[in-house]
Amino acid sequence: MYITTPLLQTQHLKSWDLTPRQFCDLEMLLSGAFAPLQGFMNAAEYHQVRNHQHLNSGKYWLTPVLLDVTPSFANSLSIGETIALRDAEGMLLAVFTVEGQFRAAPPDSDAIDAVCLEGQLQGIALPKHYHAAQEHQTPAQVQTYFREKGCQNVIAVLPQQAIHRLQWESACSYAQNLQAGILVQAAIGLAHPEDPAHFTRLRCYRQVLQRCSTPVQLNLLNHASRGEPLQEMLLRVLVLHNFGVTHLLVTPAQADTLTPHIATLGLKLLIEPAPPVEEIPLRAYRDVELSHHLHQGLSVPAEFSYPEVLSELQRSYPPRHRQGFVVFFTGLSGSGKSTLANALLMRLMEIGGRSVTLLDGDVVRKHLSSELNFSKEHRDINVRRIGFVASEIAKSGGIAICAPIAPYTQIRREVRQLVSDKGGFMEIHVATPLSECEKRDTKGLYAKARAGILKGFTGIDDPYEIPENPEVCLDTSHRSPAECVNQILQCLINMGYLPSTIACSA
Ligand SMILES: Nc1ncnc2c1ncn2[C@@H]1O[C@H](COP(=O)(O)OS(=O)(=O)O)[C@@H](OP(=O)(O)O)[C@H]1O
Ligand SMILES: Nc1ncnc2c1ncn2[C@@H]1O[C@H](COP(=O)(O)OP(=O)(O)O)[C@@H](O)[C@H]1O
Repeated sequence: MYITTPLLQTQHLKSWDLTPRQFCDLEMLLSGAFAPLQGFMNAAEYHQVRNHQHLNSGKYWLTPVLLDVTPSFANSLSIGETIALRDAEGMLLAVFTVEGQFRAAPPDSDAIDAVCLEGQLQGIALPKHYHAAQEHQTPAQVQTYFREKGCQNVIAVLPQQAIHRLQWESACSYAQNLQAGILVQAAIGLAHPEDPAHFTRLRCYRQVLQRCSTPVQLNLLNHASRGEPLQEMLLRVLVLHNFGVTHLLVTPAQADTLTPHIATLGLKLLIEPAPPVEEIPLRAYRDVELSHHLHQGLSVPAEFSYPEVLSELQRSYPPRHRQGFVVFFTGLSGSGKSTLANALLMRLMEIGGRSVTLLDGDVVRKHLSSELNFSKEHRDINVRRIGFVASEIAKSGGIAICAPIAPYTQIRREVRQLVSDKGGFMEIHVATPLSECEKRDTKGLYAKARAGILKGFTGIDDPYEIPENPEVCLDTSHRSPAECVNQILQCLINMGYLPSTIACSA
């Protein structure tokens, strides 16, 4: 399926930048993982699969594999034209000669009649893997490995999260009885390249694999999961077959769902023993939840997982008082944001242990956002930038204190969402009334706004939308800054972001 078209000859071709799903599918097609499929489905194959669950060749198949494109790109093409298929960085991976177009429903899209291309696919290069390249083996490489090790059978283990001890021990014992090797295959297709959980899981798998004396391979599959769980599982089984797998280790519940289909799939099921009753709730935990369970000092039965796996989880998901977080002040000009942010900065520096960065509204406007004005559009850009920088700080385990006016709910919500994926988030509404802010008028701006010299001033002739659910709400009119900061510190302790041992009195 590969050709060696010199790059020069492809430079004049129109390019289609593959979507994340298509990027994964292309690797699955080119590597042989989706055999007998050799290219994206044409209309006839698509309808066969949709209506009769098999390919034109008669092979059982459930899931559409489509090259859907935008209508404008489709309109620009003519029959017989060759296009370049590229990854997100513009790397040429394949060329595709268009033979027709049809309407279909791609698996991960809302579109029910997207324009799809049919034609001939010719691979040029497999996608580059910047990490663990040796574990992205093709089906042929995996088959060769087990053949050379003299394995008559290959048992597949498909881990979702950390591999449980019971699961692994039953895989090893089945392997001994069947003279089998073990293939641990993890689908990582759409995992974000910076997803730390992905790397944690890999370290856990590698730890577990070392405990086995039978030939064993860890294989990272660039597969984009799709469809409902049964359909996805059946697709994974078809793929495993292409990797030379003869048996699949499943839970009793998975066995119940797969058994009616197994005759068509060509694999035998091996059933894990049911876990002891006390482990059932733990099994439902994702790694991060299990880790929090450990950090709270709750017991995990020794049978549940290996000590090195548990300590890896604890290391990767530190307790909250060692995670990064963002304190996001919002409020009118003169409400007290800068005063409180600076006082909090000092207290957190005093406590120590994490780096602390202050992103004050005025200061950010001098540096990061110097070209922006105070229109809604520019205020949103400004706050979004602050949120982005803060989220990066939290991701690296630091503390970011932000103190912009941030008058709009939608953008504050966006920042909360962005940060929450990476660390803690605390919104503080400095709810000092406008009358008090105006009385303070530390910079003389309210006077200018009232006099009409300064236009679009927040609270005077520009809106401030009251925060919906801030973690803390402070009216600074009748309280000292120290009192306010103590309340914030106490809230951080309650949320677990600071150890309860720190003193909260000024
Ligand atoms: N039109 C208008 N409206 C509000 N504020 C104004 C305006 N023009 C200048 N300033 C000064 O800019 C500071 C607010 O900047 P921010 O970056 O925090 O505002 S925003 O979040 O982008 O809305 C704000 O500082 P703080 O008083 O610290 O809030 C003001 O000093
Ligand atoms: N409890 C309090 N918290 C914060 N500021 C207070 C408090 N009580 C009085 N102030 C005064 O209010 C003013 C707030 O100004 P500032 O912190 O620059 O507000 P902002 O950053 O919201 O514009 C300062 O002069 C500060 O001394």
